Amino acid sequence: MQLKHDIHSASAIEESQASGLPEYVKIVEVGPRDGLQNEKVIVPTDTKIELINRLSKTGLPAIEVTSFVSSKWVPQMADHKEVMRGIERHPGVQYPVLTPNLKGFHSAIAAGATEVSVFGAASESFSKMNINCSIEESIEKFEEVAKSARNMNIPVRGYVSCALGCPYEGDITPAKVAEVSKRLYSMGCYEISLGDTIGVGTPGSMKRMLEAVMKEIPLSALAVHCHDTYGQALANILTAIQMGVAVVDSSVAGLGGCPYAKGATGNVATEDVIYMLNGLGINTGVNLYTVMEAGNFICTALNKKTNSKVAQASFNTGAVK
Ligand SMILES: CC(C)(COP(=O)([O-])OP(=O)([O-])OC[C@H]1O[C@@H](n2cnc3c(N)ncnc32)[C@H](O)[C@@H]1OP(=O)([O-])[O-])[C@@H](O)C(=O)NCCC(=O)NCCSC(=O)C[C@@](C)(O)CC(=O)[O-]
Repeated sequence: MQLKHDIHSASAIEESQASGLPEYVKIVEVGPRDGLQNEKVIVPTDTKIELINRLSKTGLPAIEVTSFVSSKWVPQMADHKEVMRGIERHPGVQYPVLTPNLKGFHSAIAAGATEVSVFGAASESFSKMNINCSIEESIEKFEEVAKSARNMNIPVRGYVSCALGCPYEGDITPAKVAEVSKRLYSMGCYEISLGDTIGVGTPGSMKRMLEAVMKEIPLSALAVHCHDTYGQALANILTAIQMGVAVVDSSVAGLGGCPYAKGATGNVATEDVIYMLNGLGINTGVNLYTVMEAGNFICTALNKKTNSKVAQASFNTGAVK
C-alpha cells in the first residue's frame, strides 16, 4: 500500500543529497508515552501494548514505551511494568522509557528496559511543576541515573524541555538551553532531545536556539521534539534538518501533550514528518502507510480524530492506492 502523493523518487533523493540535507533521519516515536500520558481516560494496557506492537512493524527505529514515574503524578503511565513486559520486541528497534530518578531507573530495569531517558528543563518553574525539583536538583538525580546506567551499559537519552518557551516563564534564552544540554551531555547522555514543550517556537527561534546548543554539543548528538500547538512544528523540524539535525521525535496521529504544560497540544504527527521527509528524498526506513494504520488503530480505540493532516487527507479523499 502506498499514498498517491507520497513522493519517494530517485530525483527527490538526488536533490536532497545535493542540497546538503541529511540522507537519513532517525524518527523516535513517542506516541505510546508522550502521546498517551495526557489522555483523560485510562487507556487499557492491552491497547498500549497492541499500539507498540503495531508500531514495531513499521520500520521505526525507536519507540518510547512508557514512563517510570509516580502514578500519583501521571496516572496514565501507572501500568509501566505491564506495558514494558507485555510488548514484543523487534530486533533493531530501541525501546526507551522515561526515568526521572534512581527509583524509576531500578523499576525500569527490573521490568526489562534496555534504554532510559532522563528529562530536564531549561526553565526553573517548569522543572518544579513537572518533576518537583529545581534544575540543579534534577541534574543531581540524573547524574545518579547516568552513573548506574553506565555501570550496566544502559544508554541514556536526555530531554531538555521548554527549549523554545515555557508555559510559566515565557521566553527561555538559548544560552540556558545550551547550558542544561551541556550538563546532560557531559554526564553521558548519548543524545539530547530539545523539546518545544508548548509548541510556541518558530523557525527563527529554532535556529537561534540550535546555534547556541551546537556550540556546546556535536550535531550528531542532537534531536528535536516539537509540539504543534501554534502550527509551526513541521517548519521548525525542517529548519533543524537544514541545520544538520538528523533525529526527530514525533507521535503517531499527533497524539500528546505534557500534563504539566497547560494548553500544549499534540506532538507533531509521525505521519506528517515521514511524508515531508519522503518528499525531500530523505530516508527514514519507515513505511508511512503502516504508521497510518497504527494511527487509525489508536484513534479508533480512543474514539478521537487523528491530528495527522496526512492521515486525514489520505483516509478522507481515498488517496491510498
Ligand atoms: C519525579 C517525581 C517522581 C518526583 O515526585 P516527588 O513527589 O518529588 O518524589 P519523592 O521522591 O518525594 O517521592 C514521593 C512519592 O513518589 C514516589 N516516587 C518517586 N519517584 C518515583 C518513580 N520514579 N516512580 C514511581 N514512584 C516514585 C515515592 O516512592 C513516594 O511514594 P509514597 O511514599 O508517597 O507512596 C514526580 O514529580 C513525577 O512522577 N513526575 C512526573 C513527571 C512526568 O512524567 N511528566 C511528563 C513527562 S515530561 C514531558 O512530557 C516532556 C517531554 C519529555 O515530552 C519533552 C517536551 O515535550 O518538552
